[in-house]
Amino acid sequence: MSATAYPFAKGHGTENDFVILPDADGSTHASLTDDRVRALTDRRAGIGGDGILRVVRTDATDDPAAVAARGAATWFMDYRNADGSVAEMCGNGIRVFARWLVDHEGVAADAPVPVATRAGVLEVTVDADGRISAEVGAPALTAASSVAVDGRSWPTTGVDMGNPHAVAFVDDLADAGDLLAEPAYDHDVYPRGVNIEFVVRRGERHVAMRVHERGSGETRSCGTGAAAVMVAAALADGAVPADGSAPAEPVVYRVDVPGGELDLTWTPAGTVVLTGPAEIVAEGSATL
Ligand SMILES: N[C@@H](CCC[C@H](N)C(=O)O)C(=O)O
Repeated sequence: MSATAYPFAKGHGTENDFVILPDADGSTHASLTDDRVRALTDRRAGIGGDGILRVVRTDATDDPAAVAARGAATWFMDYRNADGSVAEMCGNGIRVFARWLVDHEGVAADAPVPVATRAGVLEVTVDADGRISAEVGAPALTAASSVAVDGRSWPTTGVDMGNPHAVAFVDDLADAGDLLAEPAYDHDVYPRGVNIEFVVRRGERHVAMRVHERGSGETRSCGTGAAAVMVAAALADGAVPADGSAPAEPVVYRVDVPGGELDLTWTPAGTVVLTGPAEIVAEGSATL
């Protein structure tokens, strides 16, 4: 562990919370070990968070996703789950990341901000009402499967949003139990692990969900998870083409999460846009 102090911030989007590590020139966290990620995200001995957002310029890291994005994006979101694992994308994280860029890195808020991620370059926009909208990419339907909790199982819709999701419709969100343990899933279908969403209907184009995130456990919100849920619900409702291709007109759903509410729009361009609040709540220095 390092004894040299380095800056950090804390932020969240609908209570999906992150430790932000500013590292513009890539010199402070060039080797961000799993141990340091776990120490920083620890809710008792550390700062606490569902994940880490390392803020680094694309020309200051040799991560292949950042290298590929040079020329298209200045900033790379180096995302880590709380257990230290690397994830392709984080929908709430990229919105908090953009909040940080606009508030602290001099990035203009009057135009979409391209952000490099391991799922490609995605645009983030600060809306007039202060919420932040992020492209979370085009969904890809994956194999149908099932998940189980405490001996009960449910069929799942597989949706890849850059990262893998399995969406289960349940009668009651309490059916998922305490979600302290990872639900059982088919490891042959999801060899890289999977984020698992449990969904109930609340009204027309309105659903509510809980999520067990790969690498973080149950969280209060998951932006890519909300997108996957919206895709599964829109397909089940016949609101979009059955093959999962883009709708002719924008299709909008509200997705309630334990930490708030998110709006999801599946656009005719094929991408899903995630809209909600994103805040920076603390800044300081750490030695973890
Ligand atoms: N909370 C995030 C997703 C973070 C990554 C996920 N746990 C994974 O491993 O794929 C979101 O808001 O999308």
